Amino acid sequence: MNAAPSAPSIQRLFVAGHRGMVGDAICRRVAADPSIELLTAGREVVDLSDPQAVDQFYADNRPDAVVVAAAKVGGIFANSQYPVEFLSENLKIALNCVESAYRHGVQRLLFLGSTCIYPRDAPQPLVESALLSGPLETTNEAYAIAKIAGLKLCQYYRQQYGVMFHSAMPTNLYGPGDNYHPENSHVLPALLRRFHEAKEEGLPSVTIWGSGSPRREFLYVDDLASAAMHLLSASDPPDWVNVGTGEDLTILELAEKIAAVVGYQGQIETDPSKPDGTPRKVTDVTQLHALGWRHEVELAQGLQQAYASFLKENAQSTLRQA
Ligand SMILES: NC(=O)C1=CN([C@@H]2O[C@H](COP(=O)(O)OP(=O)(O)OC[C@H]3O[C@@H](n4cnc5c(N)ncnc54)[C@H](OP(=O)(O)O)[C@@H]3O)[C@@H](O)[C@H]2O)C=CC1
Ligand SMILES: C[C@H]1O[C@H](OP(=O)(O)OP(=O)(O)OC[C@H]2O[C@@H](n3cnc4c(=O)[nH]c(N)nc43)[C@H](O)[C@@H]2O)[C@@H](O)[C@@H](O)C1=O
Repeated sequence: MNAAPSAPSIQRLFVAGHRGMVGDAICRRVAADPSIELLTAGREVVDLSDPQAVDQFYADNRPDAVVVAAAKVGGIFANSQYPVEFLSENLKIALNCVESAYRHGVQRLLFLGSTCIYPRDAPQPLVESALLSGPLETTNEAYAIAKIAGLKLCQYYRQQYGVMFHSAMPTNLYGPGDNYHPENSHVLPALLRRFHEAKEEGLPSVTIWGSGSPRREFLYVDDLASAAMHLLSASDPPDWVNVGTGEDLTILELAEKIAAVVGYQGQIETDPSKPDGTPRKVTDVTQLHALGWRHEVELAQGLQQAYASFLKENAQSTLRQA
């Protein structure tokens, strides 16, 4: 498993969103391969929502491959609060990155979506063919619509113009460089921080949002980076493919594991006034495994590594402020 398939070689790879958790993990991985030249540009250099700026970047830098790992990203609260930005910014980023790639002769493009593209009540585990088979989960509908537009744009470019533009649908991710913001983050980094602070402050209990019963799947971000490079090398990848472990647990079970990793021994309480979101999200990874890739980092190990990263970033005061 995970040996790179025979594939067209990549020489100049543009990682859009290289300072994010995923983009940074991809850069760390690619840095070990001297045959690939990494191209990056922070938001202050190229605002990916600006079509002229993106086009100029492609014209000046001539990438032959692109990973679109830039997006407006957040957890259930941020997605519910800011649907305008989640739809509008993500549509613009997808459109600009993909259209300019075609205009400037990019050979290979991987667009990152998310498993929230699947209908809220789709049968579990989620198969790729469940796309557009039912209504979306309302808490992340805006984000999901932008991601569906992005993956469809790639599919249509491939179909109509014969370019190898395709997509990966990652499950919930975590790891170094995550967003630990108390409100805007995803559940795993939010709880790592909350349990850590509760331990430091000697608090008797920690409250998790919702009922604790929704089920989620978590993939360590370095595994996602490995899968992304694997897919970029595949000779005939599917238009979109799930990237996950195929294993899930309840949010309460996750909280208990995080408390153990952090060393917090107080009570865990739930707050049913907060939304649960999708009742269950676990990927069918049959297609991914058939492509020769499987995850390597199990949740127990990943949580230890993620907590170590959190402690380091916290000590260095590099935690994100938004
Ligand atoms: N995290 C997760 O659990 C999951 C993530 N994904 C997908 O993976 C990809 C990466 O996510 P992740 O790394 O977690 O997200 P992050 O928020 O960590 O990183 C996103 C990056 O995109 C950049 N960015 C956003 N908007 C712009 C813009 N207009 N111009 C330039 N850069 C921009 C951000 O820059 P800046 O630092 O300046 O804000 C940031 O570096 C996204 O497509 C996301 O949808 C999919 C499933 C789950
Ligand atoms: C990756 C995916 O992530 C988002 O979907 P989500 O999986 O629902 O996101 P989440 O990680 O924020 O929550 C997961 C579950 O966990 C519960 N929960 C408990 N306590 C906290 C808590 O403290 N913070 C958060 N955020 N959630 C909590 C929370 O109530 C929910 O039941 C999409 O919007 C979209 O961005 C997307 O694609």
